[in-house]
Amino acid sequence: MAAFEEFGVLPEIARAVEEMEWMLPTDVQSEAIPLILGGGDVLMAAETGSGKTGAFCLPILQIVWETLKDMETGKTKGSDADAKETPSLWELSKNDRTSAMAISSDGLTCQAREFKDWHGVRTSKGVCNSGKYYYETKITDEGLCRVGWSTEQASLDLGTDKFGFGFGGTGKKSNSKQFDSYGEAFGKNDIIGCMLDLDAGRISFSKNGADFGTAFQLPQQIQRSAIFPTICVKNAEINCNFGSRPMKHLPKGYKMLTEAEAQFTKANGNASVIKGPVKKINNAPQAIIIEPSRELAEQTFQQIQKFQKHLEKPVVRQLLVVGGVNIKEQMSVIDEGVSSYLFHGEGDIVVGTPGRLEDLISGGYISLSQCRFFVLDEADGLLKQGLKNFITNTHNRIPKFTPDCKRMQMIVCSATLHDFEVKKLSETLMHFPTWVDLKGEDSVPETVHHVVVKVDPQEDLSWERLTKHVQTDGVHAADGVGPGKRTPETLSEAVKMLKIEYVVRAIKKYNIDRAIIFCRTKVDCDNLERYFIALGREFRGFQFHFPQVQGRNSIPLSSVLGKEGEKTSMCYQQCLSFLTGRGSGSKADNPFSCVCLHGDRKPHERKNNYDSFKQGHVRFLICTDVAARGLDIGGLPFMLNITLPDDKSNYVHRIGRVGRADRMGLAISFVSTVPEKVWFHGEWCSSRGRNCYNTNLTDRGGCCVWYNEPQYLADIEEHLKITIDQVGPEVEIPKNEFDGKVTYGQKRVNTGTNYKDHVAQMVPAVTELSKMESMAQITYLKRHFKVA
Ligand SMILES: Nc1ncnc2c1ncn2[C@@H]1O[C@H](COP(=O)(O)OP(=O)(O)OP(=O)(O)O)[C@@H](O)[C@H]1O
Repeated sequence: MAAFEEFGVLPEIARAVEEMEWMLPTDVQSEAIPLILGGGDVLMAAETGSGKTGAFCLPILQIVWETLKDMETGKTKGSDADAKETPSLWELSKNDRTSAMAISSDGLTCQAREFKDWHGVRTSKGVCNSGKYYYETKITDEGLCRVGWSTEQASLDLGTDKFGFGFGGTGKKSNSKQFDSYGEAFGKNDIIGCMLDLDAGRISFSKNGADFGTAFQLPQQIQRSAIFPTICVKNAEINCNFGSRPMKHLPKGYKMLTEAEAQFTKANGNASVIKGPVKKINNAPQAIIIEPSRELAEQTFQQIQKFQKHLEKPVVRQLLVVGGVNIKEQMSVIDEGVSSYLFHGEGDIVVGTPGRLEDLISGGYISLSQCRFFVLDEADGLLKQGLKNFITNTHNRIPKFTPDCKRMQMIVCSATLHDFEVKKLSETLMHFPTWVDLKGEDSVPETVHHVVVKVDPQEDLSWERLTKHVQTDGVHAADGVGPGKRTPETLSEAVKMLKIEYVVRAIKKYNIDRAIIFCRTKVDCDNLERYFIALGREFRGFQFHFPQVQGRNSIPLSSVLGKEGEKTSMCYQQCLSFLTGRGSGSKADNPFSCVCLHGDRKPHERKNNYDSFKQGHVRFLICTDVAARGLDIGGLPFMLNITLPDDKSNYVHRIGRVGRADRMGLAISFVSTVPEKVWFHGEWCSSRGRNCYNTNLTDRGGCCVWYNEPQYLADIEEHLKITIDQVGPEVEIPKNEFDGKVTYGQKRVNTGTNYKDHVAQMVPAVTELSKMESMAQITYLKRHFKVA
């Protein structure tokens, strides 16, 4: 049996996983997969590269496939069909309820976790014509609630129209939106009795056995209708007893509802919306997975495709919904119900980015009526993008129970989930979620070696002698900065030049031939890309002309080649090969080959650039934080941070692009010792940075701020509760347990998720356990059977 099967994964999926050389589930997978298969809501907090994508995609694919299979064979029954099979049951209806009202499987407990709105539910049967009936409710939670009776026409916000009669926790009775004092207030642990006397046309309530007398005299017209127990709550939970358990305070002369004779009961018409087997709706996916970037959405989409390789019919259709792809094409796919057209047809599993998803949902092209998985990957990142309303609205639109009575499951994950906003969101939207939290706090994987290089333009004055350097962001264009000066603006400009010098130095020193480089802004990315292209051209013997570099227009070869002593370096050898006419500018022969990835690049360019880096055609991917989260570039050895991210959790994500799946990685951050004045285009900037030259500070109506990097570094260290190793301008990485013993980009010897290794590692412990077991048995036998 494949290791994944032991965690409940279908053999067909486990086989696909094994073919991907996943021999054992990672820790987060072994905890989360059974929980999701078991029907729970899960919050998954685990380090970067620990396999969270598989942890949610595997069980979701499995359940979706099983559900589709049941639908095909007609096994999936709607809730009314179930109710009809058990007509004797008195329970809260799973159909006649509002979206956020959750009902327990026995139909006796209801709960809604919304703070703002009331959510209600009626029973699946009611009483009519004659008799005196009673049911009890126990308030099991803090929060607001109203209990009582209503007809089928009544709003589930009990007591707000003429068909509903409620008694609320604040000690008010309500009907037709009229709230009058009645009885007394009640709350957690109180038992509220609800009496309906159809013979006298009267409703009354009791608290812990004390009868408050008539609350409502029913109008004739209501008295002739069937009347149903009805509950409505706001962030509260209530347990009901219709008579399946002994009553605590059954009043004299009243019957428990379970004793109502068949001729005086009536099925709830609202609960019979779905009859017979549940049918598949073409544009109603079973799962919605929201990703923060198009690249990550595509990656998750591709991973699910691999997992379903051996799944036979029914085909689980996936839909990738990202911006930049022609929306008309995407809509026609969803409408037509064609499979194996673009992206395998309309989706049973939809993976997408928020903007396009919202367009398709609100346009009615995607229906949420059969959705049973709502997944927020990189949830804290989504919230930081300001998507709280989109998330809450989408969640509210999904029925909390599927037509076949399965509870909608919500899964939330990230390497940095310990965030107040995430906790708040989970409390509001999730149903008793389980935390799969391996470390209890945000942390960096052991496979990531990360250091900081301090860049100090007051100590290192080499910037004054640089004749050629990277084009900087132009913030100081009017500040009169230059060699010999020590103004904050000059030092700021100096540090921007020095950082790039240090980056080139690090690349040469460690023969870095594959790295992701993070810049703070799109302008910084473009400038670095241009500089690297220039360096590459110099290697090939071209002179490159910068368009606007303060009158300087070429880069001397020596600034890239280094000194005599470095002639044996890879860069030098490669440079020679260019100069002798070999080489085409690809990764193999251009030590600075690079591509750029940021929000201003066109979707197809983003895709091509990312693919060409992933496939190893170029050495460097220069990007903004758009690529910080989730991207999985197999065996990436190095990551360079030109500037620390504004958001401290993105440090964890950026450096987490290396050291994934048990491979080692080195992350180097270049941190300025002096304040850097940088662009900061907020909502106030009409062009959001495009052709903006307003270099005033933000508090003076401009688009610049002074960036205090030492403070950002301190914040990151405090957040992670660590001190990050610091190195000097020579970028001499300290020799620690990693250095010399590992190769960045490779697995450490004798570690990793290797099944054979794992068995070998377990042998001594299992042998020891077996010995102890044998001793325990012998001791037991000796004691009880007097054996020799
Ligand atoms: N059980 C496994 N055995 C071996 N490799 C695995 C296993 N599970 C996942 N991987 C590999 O580990 C790498 C990281 O996985 P994944 O992208 O899911 O990480 P993550 O936890 O989502 O990271 P991040 O927080 O950066 O998004 C991938 O290359 C994946 O193929």
